[in-house]
Amino acid sequence: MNHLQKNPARPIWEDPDTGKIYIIDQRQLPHQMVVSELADVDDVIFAICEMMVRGAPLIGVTGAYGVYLAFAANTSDPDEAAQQARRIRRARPTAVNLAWAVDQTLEKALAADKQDRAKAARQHAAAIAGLEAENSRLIGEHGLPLIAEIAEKKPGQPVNILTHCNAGWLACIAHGTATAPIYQAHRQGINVHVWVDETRPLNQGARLTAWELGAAGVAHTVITDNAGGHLMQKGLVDLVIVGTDRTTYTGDVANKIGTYLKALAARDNGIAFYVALPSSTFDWQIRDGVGQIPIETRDSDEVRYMPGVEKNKTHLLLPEDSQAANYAFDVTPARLVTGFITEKGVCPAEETAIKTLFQKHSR
Ligand SMILES: CSC[C@@H](O)[C@@H](O)C(=O)COP(=O)(O)O
Repeated sequence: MNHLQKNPARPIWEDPDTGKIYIIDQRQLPHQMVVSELADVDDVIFAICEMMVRGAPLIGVTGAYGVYLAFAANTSDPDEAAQQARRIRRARPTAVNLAWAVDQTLEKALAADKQDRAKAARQHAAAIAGLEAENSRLIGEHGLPLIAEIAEKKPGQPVNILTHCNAGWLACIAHGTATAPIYQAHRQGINVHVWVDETRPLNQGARLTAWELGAAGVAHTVITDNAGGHLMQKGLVDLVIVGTDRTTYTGDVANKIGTYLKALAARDNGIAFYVALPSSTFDWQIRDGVGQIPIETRDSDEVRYMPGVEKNKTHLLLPEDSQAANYAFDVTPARLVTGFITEKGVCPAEETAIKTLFQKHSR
């Protein structure tokens, strides 16, 4: 059975026989491969909130399947399904992919005949998953020359790429965004080495990116979140590539907390700082990223406690009565971004260039 497979190729999938939806529970990686079924909308919301699934494209696809599950449970009541879709949309605030995917899946379903709405939603969720996989593949193709160019200039030496959080296939559907050019370069025989920021407090870099890169045979080293600036000063970083959860049409980039500091350090050291993203991560409504992108704040216990290897075991890091704050994302202003690697090609972080690439009209 599909859901019992030991190493799923995707972080979310449908069982073709039963139509059931399964995910990898990413909270358990790298220590255990646990697969969970999403049986209803509450499961979907829980999985997104608790970060069983995470990463902007993946939470979009998960939200779209949530709309399918809403219709499957309420075929006769489209208003109830629409209400459930609104709940899913609110599960996490920063990644724009969630609202993007939920809204269009709802629209597709409501355009179908009453009895076909669940089927239409399910088909559209699958279509979004396919689209995101293909977009990631294209991001890999368009990003590859950036790495190849550096490799040509340092024959016999590795191209050192720093990344933050997990913008790999676990966060998307396949290939990843930031990792797609890295996987492409590795497959082409280019000597790449990745500095993996551990990404406190949930350690998506240490747990997930390191696991992914290791499985693909890509050389990598996990570093503490604050090591990047030092490595850049020592000439040990050639290129930074990160993902994003929401990027404004003016080029401001929301990504995992700490990304902004990496961009500042890269600028100070004359190192290219690229952001890889599919078009679903652009927000075409927001001009000012710092002022307008909603930044998720999560439970402070994620900062206070360090998860252990054993399930449900955590270790208190702080004095018992110290307060903690858990800002999950920050915004890197466009001026610090060298360029975007997208499915349509590479472009500067600038409104006209972005709109030209995506053929959006000026507002
Ligand atoms: C291709 S994923 C890009 C981003 O979603 C990723 O870099 C990130 O910040 C994920 O944050 P997370 O809180 O783990 O969902």
